[in-house]
Amino acid sequence: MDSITSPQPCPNTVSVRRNPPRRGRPTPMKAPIPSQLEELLPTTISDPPLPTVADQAPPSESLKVFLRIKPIVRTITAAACKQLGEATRSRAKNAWPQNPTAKKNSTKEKQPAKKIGSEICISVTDSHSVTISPPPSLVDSKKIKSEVYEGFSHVFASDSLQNEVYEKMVKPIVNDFLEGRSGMLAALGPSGSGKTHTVFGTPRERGMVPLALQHIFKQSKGRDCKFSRSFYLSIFEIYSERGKGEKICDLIPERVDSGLQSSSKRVQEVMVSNAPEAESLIACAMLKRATSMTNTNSQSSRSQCIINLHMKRGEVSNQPDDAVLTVVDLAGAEREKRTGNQGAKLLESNFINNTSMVFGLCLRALLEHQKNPKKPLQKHFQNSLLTKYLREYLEGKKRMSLILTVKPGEDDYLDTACLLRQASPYMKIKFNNIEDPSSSICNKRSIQSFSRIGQQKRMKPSAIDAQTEEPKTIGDGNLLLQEVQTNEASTMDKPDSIRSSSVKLSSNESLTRERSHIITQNFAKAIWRVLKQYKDKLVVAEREVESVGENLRNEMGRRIELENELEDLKSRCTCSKENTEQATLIKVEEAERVLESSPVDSPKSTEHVSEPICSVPEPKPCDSPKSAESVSEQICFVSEPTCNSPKTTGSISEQIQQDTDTLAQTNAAKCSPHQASESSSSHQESCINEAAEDQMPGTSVELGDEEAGCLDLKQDLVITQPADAEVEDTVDLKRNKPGHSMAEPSNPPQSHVKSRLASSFEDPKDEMGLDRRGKPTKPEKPKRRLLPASSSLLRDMTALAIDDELEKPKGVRGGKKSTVDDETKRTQGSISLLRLLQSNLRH
Ligand SMILES: Nc1ncnc2c1ncn2[C@@H]1O[C@H](COP(=O)(O)OP(=O)(O)OP(=O)(O)O)[C@@H](O)[C@H]1O
Repeated sequence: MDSITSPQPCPNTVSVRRNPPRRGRPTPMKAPIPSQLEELLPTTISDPPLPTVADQAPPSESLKVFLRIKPIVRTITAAACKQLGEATRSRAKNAWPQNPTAKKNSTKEKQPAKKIGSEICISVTDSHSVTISPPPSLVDSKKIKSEVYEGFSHVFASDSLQNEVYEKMVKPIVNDFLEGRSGMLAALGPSGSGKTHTVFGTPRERGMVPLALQHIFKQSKGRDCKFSRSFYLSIFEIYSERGKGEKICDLIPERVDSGLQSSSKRVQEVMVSNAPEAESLIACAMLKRATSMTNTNSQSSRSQCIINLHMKRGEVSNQPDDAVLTVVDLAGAEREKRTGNQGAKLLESNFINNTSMVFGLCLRALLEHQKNPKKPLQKHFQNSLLTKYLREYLEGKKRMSLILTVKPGEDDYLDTACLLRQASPYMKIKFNNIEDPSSSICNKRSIQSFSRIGQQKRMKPSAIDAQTEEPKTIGDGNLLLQEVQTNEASTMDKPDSIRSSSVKLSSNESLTRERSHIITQNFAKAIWRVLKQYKDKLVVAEREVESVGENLRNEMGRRIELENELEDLKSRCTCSKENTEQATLIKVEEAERVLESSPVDSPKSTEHVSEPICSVPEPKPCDSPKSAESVSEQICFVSEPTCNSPKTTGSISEQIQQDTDTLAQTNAAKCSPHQASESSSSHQESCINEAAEDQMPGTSVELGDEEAGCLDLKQDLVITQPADAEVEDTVDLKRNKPGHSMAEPSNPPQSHVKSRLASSFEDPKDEMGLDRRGKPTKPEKPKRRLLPASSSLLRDMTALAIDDELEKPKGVRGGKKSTVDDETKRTQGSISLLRLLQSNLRH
């Protein structure tokens, strides 16, 4: 036994300490001893021995990690057989509960016979540390060095017994459980390393569960009925059939007495009252557990087995209730090369390895989160059904202990080293938020309810399928499992509102949610106010746009009206111009015809009736014949034919008519009819010439001839008989007598008038820049416009100077003798009229 339990370290290896040993703080200075006590005490007080690393107990609030080394099977010699005897044979696989199939394979376990010493890869340094040494082959090839792992709660050597393990590892957990604190023990390790052996043991070497049951019922036996407690046992496994999802299987036989089980639960939770009864149930459950033979283990577990012992206290008791002791026997990690699994077994191996990996990831995430609280806790527990079930433990909210089982063989170096590297950091995990036993129930409920949300959202379909495929009852002892299954069912059956209403959040969570809700509400209100302000501004802007549009429409209407007025004015101007020109031409022609037809010596030819139409300066009342003459010579210019006033023009024309008649009678008495006729003709010519010169475009010029009766009284231009016949006029008139021998035509005044009119009146073609043939002509100088009567009078008044010059003696005017033509020009109507005016002024 000694040679087995204390293997010699491998030679030629270098030890590397991964976890340096914890040293106790130096003892502070000794306090002075009172003088009275010095006599009682020895003079020299030796310092208390420093606690060794082995004696140092790890912090109670840290995760307890134990290490157990499986005894190695060595060559059994005859001497050894004697020493080992029955004890060696009792370490066969599945010693407890006895598995008939294991007996067949037990002989195989004893067959390997190898050397001891060089084939051992792990050695116990002390009760809290071990040293692993690689095999020589790996040292030579990969230069791997020995490693020391420290800090274990306890290291159980290969010769350790089950009772020893229980006392140091499980008993503290059981004591806490009996005090109402839940706890868990999980066994980790490679396949065939002794997990199942440690947890369940054999009839001879009872494992942790039988020992715990024995301890629990022993403690509860002597209690008063007032403080009586009841225990409920449940066993189930999580497995994967051919790697297709995870399933939960209740391992409690269905034939159990119904009086002891809760029929309402899917996973049976059987009440147990004593240890043998509980052990019997466990033995039956182990027979039901999925196992298989591999190259590493004749009866390898293919599932994760969970055993729950739920303690319920009596109603009378005020002690905390509902503590749960959980023991987990994980399926061991496997290497394909070593197990030789293929097909369905290989798929099972993958599931097992995956679960072990997730379990380790959860613990590593918890450690990292505790090292750096700012780093959020990774939720690896969602990746497997086992970790979901053990979530509270994996998040550090409940106490748990780990038992690592390793094989010391040389061939197991890789598995052992891998496990130690992976699990040694777990020792640093702290349980900071352990719930108080008195409040364990409400906290557990709230946590379970809170975890329900994440489980509902993140539950794998495979897990849900597993539950639906295998409906089983869950006992009160399997609260977490019950939550998982009920949540899956509620996810499928209940709507979200019902599910959410059933969730009870913890106080912190509810406060956080309430705060976020208030913030969101205030933010929504602020956005609503901003949108409302924008809406008001939009309404105002729309109103402004409407008013501007209305103003624009009004302006457009006014513009259209103004354009219409402008077009009307243009059309009027054009029509009046054309009409005036046409009327002028017609009346000129008529005047010519009158001149041609009327006798020259007609005494009435001198009687010209003028009827100013508009803007006619009022003639002064004539008291004398001379004044009447001056009036009779007035020339009326009409600038705007449209401004006719019949009444005014009528009265004025009548007055002028009277004056003209009077003047004609006077002239008739003075002059002969012939002279008068000539004078009239010449005066007509002069007037026409004058009018033609002063005519404005669009003004009409008409000749008045009362005797002819063809002249309109309402004419624009009135030519009257000059009151005084001058000598020059007479001469001119004599020249124009019919039948008078002259070079000019017999009726020069007419032709002259005609020519002058033709030249003075604008031809429409000329206006358009065309000649009579329709060809474009050269631009001519603008015509003189016909000025109004006032303007003509002023001009005449200014012409008085000319008359003065005319009155001057001929010699004074430069000695030039004017020709007959010049005299004819000077005898134009304007000159004679001005002379009359001048004479009137002199009088
Ligand atoms: N400490 C021990 N003393 C004597 N025998 C042991 C010890 N540990 C394990 N064994 C024996 O080793 C064999 C394998 O052990 P066990 O089945 O417990 O390994 P395991 O880790 O559960 O493997 P798996 O994960 O494949 O189920 C068993 O026959 C068992 O009796």
